[in-house]
Amino acid sequence: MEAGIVGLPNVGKSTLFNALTAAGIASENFPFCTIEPNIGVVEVPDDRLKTINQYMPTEKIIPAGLKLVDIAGIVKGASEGEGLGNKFLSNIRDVDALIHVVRCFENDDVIHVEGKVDPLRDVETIDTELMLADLQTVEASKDRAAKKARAGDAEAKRRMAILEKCFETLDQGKPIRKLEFSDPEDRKLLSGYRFLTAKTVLYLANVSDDDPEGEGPHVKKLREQAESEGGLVIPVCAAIEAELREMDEGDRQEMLESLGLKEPALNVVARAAYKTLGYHSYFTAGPKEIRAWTIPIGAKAPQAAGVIHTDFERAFIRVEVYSVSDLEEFKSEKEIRTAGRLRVEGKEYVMHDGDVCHFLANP
Ligand SMILES: Nc1ncnc2c1ncn2[C@@H]1O[C@H](COP(=O)(O)OP(=O)(O)OP(=O)(O)O)[C@@H](O)[C@H]1O
Ligand SMILES: [Mg+2]
Repeated sequence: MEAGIVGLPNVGKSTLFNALTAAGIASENFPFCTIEPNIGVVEVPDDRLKTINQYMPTEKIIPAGLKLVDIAGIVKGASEGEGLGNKFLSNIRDVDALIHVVRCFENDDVIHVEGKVDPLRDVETIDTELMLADLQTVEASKDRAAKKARAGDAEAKRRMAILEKCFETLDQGKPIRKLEFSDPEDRKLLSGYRFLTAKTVLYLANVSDDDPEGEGPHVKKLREQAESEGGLVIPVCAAIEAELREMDEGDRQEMLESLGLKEPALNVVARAAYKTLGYHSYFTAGPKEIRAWTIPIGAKAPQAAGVIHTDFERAFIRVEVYSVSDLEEFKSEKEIRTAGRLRVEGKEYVMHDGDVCHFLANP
């Protein structure tokens, strides 16, 4: 699972990326500090891993990971090559979702490329650039599909129809994610284009350190707008998170308490990203490792096996499943089995969040 961080220059993307990933990359008070994309992995905190470990000693615990790509700031005209242009938009083509960092903190010392803090205008600027970039992709792809369609290619005709709908949607100033195709074949062709505005967006409101919960007017406006479209806004103070990251556990707890926060925003962000993106986890557990794996909600058992190893999907035979609460009740896998609570499921089994699994596959 991968998410790309987008936003205007100098809004706090790299600060946030650092706080989340502890990567220690450059974040400075000047626009376009970042040029080449930075890649890091955030561990998705999950208390159930510890619960499993209470009943099962193991050598290591491996949480699920969310891969983050921090790119250069996007400015008006980026899709036409302005700023650092189209090149870095291509750095986020392949991610599954976007984390859109929006500046909501007032601070005269930190340059705003448009001169003034205005979250709704900033969101619109970025959205417009992403839509324009997609429009270019649509036009180039339409030309290609048209040529093939004229040569009698049936799939190309289908592509033409999809691209036409994408064009209309973008032309009305709407993102491609608003488009719905009922036919799974259409959906598959559409997703192959990796359109930027087809990706799910999670908004991170970068707030000032005197308003860590984002109760000020900037966040309020952003939230109203995002929620009216089914989006989610999470307030984070990137500056605080960066400090928290540097501290040891004791100091961190003290600082969190003094700010009235329950946990670092990283935990909240990781969980929200999971949820907005439609993912959940299952576990594998044994004496070597206890590990969380990420799967799309609705994934069936073979697809889940395929996350461990691509060959497992094809070679899947069956899966033995129990839940973390079964483990809490019966204290060991052996007792779960004896009590007849270990379930054996086949190819059509739809995975549940928190399933603990043993996959059986053809060698
Ligand atoms: N919540 C905040 N409050 C105050 N200052 C902040 C906050 N978040 C970030 N900053 C400051 O804003 C400046 C820009 O941050 P950063 O380099 O992370 O931005 P960026 O979005 O990655 O920029 P670029 O697009 O140029 O790479 C830094 O000086 C950083 O310390
Ligand atoms: Mg940066």
